[in-house]
Amino acid sequence: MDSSGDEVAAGAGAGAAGTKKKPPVAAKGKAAGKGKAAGSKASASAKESSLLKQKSPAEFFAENKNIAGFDNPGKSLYTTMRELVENALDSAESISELPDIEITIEEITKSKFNTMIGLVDRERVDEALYDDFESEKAREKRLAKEARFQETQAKNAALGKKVKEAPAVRGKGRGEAAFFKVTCKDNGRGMPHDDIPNMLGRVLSGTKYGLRQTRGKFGLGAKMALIWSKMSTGLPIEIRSSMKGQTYVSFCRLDIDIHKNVPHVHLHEKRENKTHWHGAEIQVIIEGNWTTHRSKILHYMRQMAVITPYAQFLFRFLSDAADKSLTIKFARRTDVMPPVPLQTKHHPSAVDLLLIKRLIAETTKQNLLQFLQHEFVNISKSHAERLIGEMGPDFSPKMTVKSLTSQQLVRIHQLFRQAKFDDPSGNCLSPAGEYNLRLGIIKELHPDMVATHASSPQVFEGHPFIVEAGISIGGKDVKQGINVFRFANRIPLLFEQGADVITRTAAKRINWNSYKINQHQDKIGVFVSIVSTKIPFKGTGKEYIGDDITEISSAVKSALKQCCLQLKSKIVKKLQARERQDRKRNLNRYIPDVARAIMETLVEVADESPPKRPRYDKEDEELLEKINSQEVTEMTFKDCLTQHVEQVDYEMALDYAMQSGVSEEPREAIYLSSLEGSYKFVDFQSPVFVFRFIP
Ligand SMILES: Nc1ncnc2c1ncn2[C@@H]1O[C@H](COP(=O)(O)OP(=O)(O)OP(=O)(O)O)[C@@H](O)[C@H]1O
Repeated sequence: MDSSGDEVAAGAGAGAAGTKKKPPVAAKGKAAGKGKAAGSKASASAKESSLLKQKSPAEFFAENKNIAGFDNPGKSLYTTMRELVENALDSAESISELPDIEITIEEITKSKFNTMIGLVDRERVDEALYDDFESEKAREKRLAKEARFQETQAKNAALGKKVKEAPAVRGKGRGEAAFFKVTCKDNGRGMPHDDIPNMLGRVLSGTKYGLRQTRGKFGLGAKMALIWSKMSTGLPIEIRSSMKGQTYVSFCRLDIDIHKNVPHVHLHEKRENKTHWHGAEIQVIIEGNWTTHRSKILHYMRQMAVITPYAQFLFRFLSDAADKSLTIKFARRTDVMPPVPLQTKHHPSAVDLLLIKRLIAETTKQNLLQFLQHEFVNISKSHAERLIGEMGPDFSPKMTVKSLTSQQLVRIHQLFRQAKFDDPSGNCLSPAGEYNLRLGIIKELHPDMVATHASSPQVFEGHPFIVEAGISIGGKDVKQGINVFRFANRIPLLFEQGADVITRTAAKRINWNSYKINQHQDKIGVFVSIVSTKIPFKGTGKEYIGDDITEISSAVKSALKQCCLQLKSKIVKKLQARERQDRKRNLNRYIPDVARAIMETLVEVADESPPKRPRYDKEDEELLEKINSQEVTEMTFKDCLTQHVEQVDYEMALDYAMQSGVSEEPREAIYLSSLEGSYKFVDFQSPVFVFRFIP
């Protein structure tokens, strides 16, 4: 394509020069020759820039891999791992199997990698050719600098001053590439033998395009891992897969023809399935950077375990350097999975003209009435009849839906936009559940207090969504201030935190002070999980949800406020209890001094003979006698005062309980969630706990 482009451009350039006026003879020569060459170059480049070219989706994403989360080798390692894990979870959940997932990242040294691709290692011959080459002069300069640094450090040490750490010697150059074999094995649905090449070797192909809550959506993730492997190592991807009850395991080794966006299959065969295994195992060898993205990868795994406590993960990092290797098992903490999300239909308010045309082309329904009634949610038969009546005399319930003209489609579309429809119910969604969220928060942060809240289903652009939130206070390893944990369709989101609707809402739209929470000093954990048939991610990398959808931001705010309200009443009670304790402690502290002072005064009065003042009454007389006879001592006063402080504390506590309403404290509202649907458990919910009863 490029060479033919050049030819066209060159021809056109020559032609253009030919039409120009001849330059004067004197001006002929070098300058004229140069001008002519520059002119034809400019014209060739103008022609080339207006040349029509096409790109395949695979080429587009290869050139713009950052929009899919493949910004650099480290991030690509992270994204590859997460795309495979999310596919594995989607797959196991789709057949209601408790997910059991093994992820292995194996570091491959350069020489191992070279052996793998049959490339013989070669020593450097011409050192100066390399980017990290250091000339003799530069080396001397560096060594002198290092010596000076050490001298200063020695002096500082002798003077007892703080000794700085030696600055890391950063080699010049881009450094060696590091390679990793990433393998993810699951116990999910597996893939049909014949579909494997297209599922994993054709960009924008997948089984998750429908209206259903899934982690995957774009039909891109696994293919991006393959494109990155093709770009960085040139190695193909390997897939093993078997579906339930299948007697064989499909094995497929393939790469992708980037220009045509088609799979290029190296080997595709059926192998024996001795263990009756079902699931998929995908292996890809890519360039990566473990050092820079280790903590993000481990964070991701930890948070995935939090939001998916019914899954078991075995994560392994293998390296030739034994101290770098690690194995972490995230054990399953509950056997109860949220219900499988259901496929739903489009909401009439959320369809565009193109979609209406597509639905008509795909529908099996014959007439307009059936089409409206069956291809959309929230249109009953009578509602459909009323809508058809409203469309005008050109429309009738019995008219063949496939015969609708373009104008008639526009009419339907206009009516859909203006008419009132009930909101979608959200029954098709599968939120993590307050129980799971609470379990996760407690496991992750070990907080002093926690509150959770689940919103009722809400809607944006015709898509139902549910927000679940949890706020914790205190805990170990939690830093002061707001610590945000974000989840969308049960995927942890770790990048682009600042622009995300959850972070922004927590930081800017909650008046923490009014709930007795100190935004800067308290250790606050903010957990928000959003599920929907469509998560409006910014970018195909699924890294954050923008702050521009009012319905979502106000639902997040309201869920967080509900949690704050629960926490406030707990915090107030805690503060009052602490105040009471402080008061009691203070009073008790003065008891010895007060007892001594009373005793001394009374001893003095008792010693007086004859008394200066007449004694008040018999009681006083008796007391003084008891003082004299040591029947009443300093100890007696101490005991009496201590008893009194106890009594007052008890009465005040009772008083407080009466004032704040006894009903508020020990009684908490508990209610049962609906028994409808396929739930195999019952959640008892209260503002302070969720108790799951599994019959
Ligand atoms: N582990 C797996 N088990 C079963 N099927 C899988 C597995 N991994 C991928 N697939 C199939 O391959 C398809 C393509 O996967 P890919 O990761 O490219 O896209 P996706 O998951 O559909 O969407 P997204 O790009 O948003 O992640 C999936 O839709 C699924 O049908």
